[in-house]
Amino acid sequence: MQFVKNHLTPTVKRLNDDPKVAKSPQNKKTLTKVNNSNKQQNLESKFKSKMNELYLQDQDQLCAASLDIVQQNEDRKTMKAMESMKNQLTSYSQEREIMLDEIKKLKEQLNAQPTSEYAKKSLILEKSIEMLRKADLEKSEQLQAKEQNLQELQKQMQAFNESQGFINDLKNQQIEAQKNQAELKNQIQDQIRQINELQKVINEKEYQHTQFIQSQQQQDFNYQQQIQQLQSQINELNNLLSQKSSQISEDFELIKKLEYQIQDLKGKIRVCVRVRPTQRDKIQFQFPDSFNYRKQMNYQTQNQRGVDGRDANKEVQTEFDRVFNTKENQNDIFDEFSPLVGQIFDGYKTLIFAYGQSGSGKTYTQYGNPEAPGVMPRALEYIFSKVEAIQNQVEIWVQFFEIYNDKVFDLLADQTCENLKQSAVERKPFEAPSCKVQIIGETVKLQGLNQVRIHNIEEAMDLVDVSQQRRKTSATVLNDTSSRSHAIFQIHVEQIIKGQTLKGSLTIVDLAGSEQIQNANVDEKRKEESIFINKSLSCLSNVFINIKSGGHVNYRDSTLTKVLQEYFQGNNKVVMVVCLNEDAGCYQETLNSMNFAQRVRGVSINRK
Ligand SMILES: Nc1ncnc2c1ncn2[C@@H]1O[C@H](COP(=O)(O)OP(=O)(O)OP(=O)(O)O)[C@@H](O)[C@H]1O
Repeated sequence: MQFVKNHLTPTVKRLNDDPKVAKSPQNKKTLTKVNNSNKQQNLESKFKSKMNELYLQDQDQLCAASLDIVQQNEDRKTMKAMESMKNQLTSYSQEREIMLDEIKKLKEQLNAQPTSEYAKKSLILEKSIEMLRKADLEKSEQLQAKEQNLQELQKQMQAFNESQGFINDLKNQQIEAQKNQAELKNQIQDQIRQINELQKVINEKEYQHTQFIQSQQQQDFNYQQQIQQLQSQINELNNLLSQKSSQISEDFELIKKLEYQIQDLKGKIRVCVRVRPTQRDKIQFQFPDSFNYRKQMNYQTQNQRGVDGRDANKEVQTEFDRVFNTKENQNDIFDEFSPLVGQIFDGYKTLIFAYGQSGSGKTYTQYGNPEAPGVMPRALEYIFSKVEAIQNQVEIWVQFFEIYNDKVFDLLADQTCENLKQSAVERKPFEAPSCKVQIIGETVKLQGLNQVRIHNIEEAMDLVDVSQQRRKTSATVLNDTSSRSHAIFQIHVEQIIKGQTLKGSLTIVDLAGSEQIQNANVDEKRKEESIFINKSLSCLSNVFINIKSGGHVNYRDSTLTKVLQEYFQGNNKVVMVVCLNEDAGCYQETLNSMNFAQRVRGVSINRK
């Protein structure tokens, strides 16, 4: 452009300024050419200035647009800037096209007037145009480059927009997180408030607890003082108690001595009578309420001969060691005998017989039933209560056997305390094995007789069941009714005292029925049974009578007296309970029993 300016401008100026040149035809032609040349120069300068203007505008606007894009980062504005730039470029190209056309026309005009100078100038002009074109090409390349930059910028804008979306998401998340944080803050504040309230409650409780502990400590202190006072009182009482207990043990010893004296005074052989009640016609027994209360029993003979064979319808007075009337129960019976049971712990032996006709209450008295337990279960209970109370090592053993036709049969054969319960439910007939009676010097031994150790009252009661059951089942094997045999239950108490064994025992005998067999038609078996029963009961009464009278006592004539002889010796005690039936139908047998009772007691009957 500068080149065009430098070469064209002086020529045109010179031609216009010279008036001579302008007036001649040659000159006119020349002047026309000069005017054309000036026009061309004007156009060129116009073109040049326009190009510069556009170029500068273009540069400034591009920069401004870029800055605007970079600074504002707003898509819309960028797009607008780009739009206007494009528009400008388009208009610039259009203008350029127009200018090129004009230049082309000028060139054609110039070519139509060939002069050497003009040709030269035209050549120069062409070169200028060529340069212009080159510049134009460069310009368009620059524009292309800028366009590429612009596209690059657009891409960046797009990326930026995308990242803006991501940032917006992040911002939303941040807002959400801020919300959550605010909620959390609220929750935490709530919790802190609750914790504060709780802390208040805890403080209150702690205060109460402290108060409570203080009051407790005060109470404890008071209690301690009371305890100390009580302790000293207890000590005093203990001293008093030990004094009293030594006094009591002395008293106890005294009582025991007196008890023994009473028992001795009652006699080592006692005969008691028990009358069982009946709902039918009764023998008129009277039990006088007198000095001899519980010892006397009177009755009226009933148009029959009295027991001494004298007049009938007389009032007969009898006296025994104890009379149990029809109203006295099982408890009254055991109360009478319990001191004798207690003596077995001092090494004594006690023997309690029940004598009487069949149905007079022998078994009821000795064994009883679950509702009204008799002497045997009560004695076991009593013995075990004593075992618990004493410190000594104690063993309790039991034996149970029957004497039938003078032979001994073991009712506890094969029995142990372990199989007691099972035996109690057995219902099959039990065949008791016989045992041989062996006499070595003064001692009598029953060979093979089993002895069962029992440890507590439960086992003792199981044993009562077994013995009752076995006696019943055995009766069906040995004899028709149990009253045909003597049933003997023995309880042995063995104590270890200071290394010494102290043995005591209680024997409970349910004798065979004492009734006489009147009927001559009874079978041989019954007759034989009767002979053995009569013989053994007669031997027993002789033993009683001879002991009372101080005569010679023969135990060897019957197995019954043989096996029980040790009970009649020394300080041992023997009790005969004669059971009577007040039923008028049993009158004769009752008289016979009373006769037996009187004989063994050694007191004659008084008659009025
Ligand atoms: N004192 C009494 N009070 C109430 N009932 C009694 C009394 N004595 C006996 N009995 C009842 O009389 C019935 C016969 O008694 P028990 O079996 O004891 O007679 P027993 O003399 O043993 O006869 P047996 O010699 O035939 O065995 C039984 O039902 C028993 O319950």
